[in-house]
Amino acid sequence: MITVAQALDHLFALADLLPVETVPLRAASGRVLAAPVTARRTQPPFAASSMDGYALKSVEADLHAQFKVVGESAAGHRWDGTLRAGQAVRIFTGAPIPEGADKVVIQEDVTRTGDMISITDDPGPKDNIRPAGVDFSEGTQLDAPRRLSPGDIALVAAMNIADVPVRRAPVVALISTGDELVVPGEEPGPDQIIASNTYGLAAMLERVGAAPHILPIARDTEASLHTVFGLAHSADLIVTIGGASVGDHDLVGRVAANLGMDQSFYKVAMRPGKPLMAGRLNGVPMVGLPGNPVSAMVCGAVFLTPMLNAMLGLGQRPAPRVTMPLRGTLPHNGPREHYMRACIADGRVADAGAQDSSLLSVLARSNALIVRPPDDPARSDGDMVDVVPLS
Ligand SMILES: Nc1nc2c(c(=O)[nH]1)N[C@H]1C(S)=C(S)[C@@H](COP(=O)(O)OP(=O)(O)OC[C@H]3O[C@@H](n4cnc5c(N)ncnc54)[C@H](O)[C@@H]3O)O[C@H]1N2
Ligand code: MOO
Repeated sequence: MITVAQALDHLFALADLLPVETVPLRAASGRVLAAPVTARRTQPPFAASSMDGYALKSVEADLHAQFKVVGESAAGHRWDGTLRAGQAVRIFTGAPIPEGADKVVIQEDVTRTGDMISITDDPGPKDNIRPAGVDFSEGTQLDAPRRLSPGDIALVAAMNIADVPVRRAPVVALISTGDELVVPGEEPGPDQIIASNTYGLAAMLERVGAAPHILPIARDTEASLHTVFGLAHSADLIVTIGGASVGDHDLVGRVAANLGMDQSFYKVAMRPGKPLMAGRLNGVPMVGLPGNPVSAMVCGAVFLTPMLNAMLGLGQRPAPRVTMPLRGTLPHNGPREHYMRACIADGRVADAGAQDSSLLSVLARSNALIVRPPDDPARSDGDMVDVVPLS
């Protein structure tokens, strides 16, 4: 059996870089910027007041000094004149600073009578002015690749960029397999359960900017699997769930082989997730996940997410890990790398309880996976362990 790291390398080799498309900014949140974008303007484009108050000359801004108010500068409506000695301009936040002024005294420090103001509180040394270009200048670049955050979207909007180049969202065909499965909301027969994996995986993959399509459930016949594979041919990635093990009804490997799959590997020394397979099916990368619900979700976090990030141009990196102290103890680990469902709280991580790979209730209350190397010795309270945070 290959290691998790070897399996990831095989998956990265299958991860074709997606083409670039241009989308309106409103559709760009969470998408991966494919090329740097360049600011089309300077922000702010003029020296602007950061407060409501009075613009005047700083050399005159003494306590009890008096000024004549000669005009008003509001956001969107500048005062066009040039300020002279003894003059002030009423000014509001965001408004252009008039020629001749180099300080804004906030209105709380001023008393006004008619057209006259006097400084009645120490205005302090701050000029309350945002210089032109203090945020960014025309020509400033936002680097790529990056997944566009809400803050990035606001910045790109301020740069007056209406459309951005992003990697096309990878279409992922999600195929559940098994006679025992029905979709949520359907009435299951006495021997049936609900197909949960496709739903959990779709939610996970959407978070990295993929476009998951849940295909009809394939039944445990070669004909049914053929039919559903046929629906997936235009996907960027085909993901099957279940039917990967050695049982008489585990047909995914056989049907994929009949359809000409070029297999990269089958079985990984990990727990859960051992019967993982991958390859290329008529040119399309395909990953066959184990059916146990937690196995499928752990493989989603450990393999599919890094693979999709690679397809989106974000580089070939495993799921990010941190090291932190263990709360409680852990027994000696077996020969497979173990991804234990776990909870991070108060800077420490504890296993989340029973580790059977069918237990979605345990997964749902976990926010991390403790990663145990093969044959890791028993661990004590306070030992440092590797952790993959789950978002
Ligand atoms: N003799 C052996 N038996 C098994 C081995 C083994 O090495 N030797 N490996 C075990 C491990 S580990 C796993 S993981 C499972 C993987 O089996 P399959 O990938 O063939 O999955 P299924 O048998 O189809 O299903 C397993 C389990 O998961 C449920 N399931 C399947 N699909 C879904 C879905 N979309 N949503 C929710 N639940 C699903 C299914 O009903 C089964 O209960 O094999 C072990 N056996
Ligand atoms: O690998 Mo199975 O995924 O241990 O439950």
